[in-house]
Amino acid sequence: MGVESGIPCIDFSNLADLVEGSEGWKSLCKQVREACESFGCFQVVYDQVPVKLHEELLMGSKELFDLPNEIKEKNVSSKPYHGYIGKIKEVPLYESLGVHDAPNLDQVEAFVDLMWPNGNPAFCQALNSMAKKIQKLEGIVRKMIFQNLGVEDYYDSHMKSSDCIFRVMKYNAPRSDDSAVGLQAHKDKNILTILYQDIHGLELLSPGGEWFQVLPKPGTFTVFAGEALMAWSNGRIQAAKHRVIMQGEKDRYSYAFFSAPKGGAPVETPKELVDDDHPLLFRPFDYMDFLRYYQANPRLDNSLEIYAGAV
Ligand SMILES: O=C(O)CCC(=O)C(=O)O
Ligand SMILES: [Fe+2]
Repeated sequence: MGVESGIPCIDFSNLADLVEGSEGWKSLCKQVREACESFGCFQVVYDQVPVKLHEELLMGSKELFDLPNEIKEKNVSSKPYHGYIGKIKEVPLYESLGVHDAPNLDQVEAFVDLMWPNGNPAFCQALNSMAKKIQKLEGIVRKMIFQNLGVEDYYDSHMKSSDCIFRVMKYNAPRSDDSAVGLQAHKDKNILTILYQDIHGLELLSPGGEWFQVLPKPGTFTVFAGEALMAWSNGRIQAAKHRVIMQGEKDRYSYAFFSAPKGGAPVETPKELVDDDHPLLFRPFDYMDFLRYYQANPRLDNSLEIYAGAV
């Protein structure tokens, strides 16, 4: 079992008052980059999301997962890991539903209409509003990383060639004969993941090889760097391995915003990040193809290295 964490916690509370490029801004950029380089993960205190919105989304998520399976299974997608996921043999406690491009109200309405033919405006509003707010946070974190890596010129085009998916997740409390594993250890494949958990369960593998608990704190998100960002940054940013271990008798809910490269836009390391001291680690690759490869080989620990390793 993991122990109380030493994961960096970065305070964005006074971000709204900070001018980009000011000393305060630069100090946050440095903290973000250092956390991404050493842990591939950090917690961020972010007060731009009202507590009430978290509560509304969690309440709506409970209603959502209480819907009959045949309704939830209508959430299908041709893209890997985008639709309903549940009843998986290895992780029977886990269930999740994905909404592509959730900052776009039309997308959320289409999802809500599918789940609740008689409508659920409160959930629709909460999900869309949360997705927009986290999208903004994601953009800030990504900008800080790019600025600190000295490749800010790539920021606008990188954002434009990105996509996103919002996932709501439920983990049933294990019965006495169930395994406590909610989600197996994995690295996210995407660019950045910004996650909120209602109760504990999330654990992170530290650089020293120890599992740490990532404890939920009100108003605090957990940010993970994914393998697409790791590859793009030529290995400067780490993708953190994490898992969910259930404890106690409560069901657990979480939700996360995943930014990812658009299909067709290759993940390609900028030349500025390649030199004699940093030889190219990954050849350019298509993210959707990589995701399909991972889906076909989910237990491969080093799927990115095998799929796109440059040597
Ligand atoms: O539910 C959580 O806390 C973690 C979810 C996660 O790691 C994922 O969906 O990739
Ligand atoms: Fe994950």
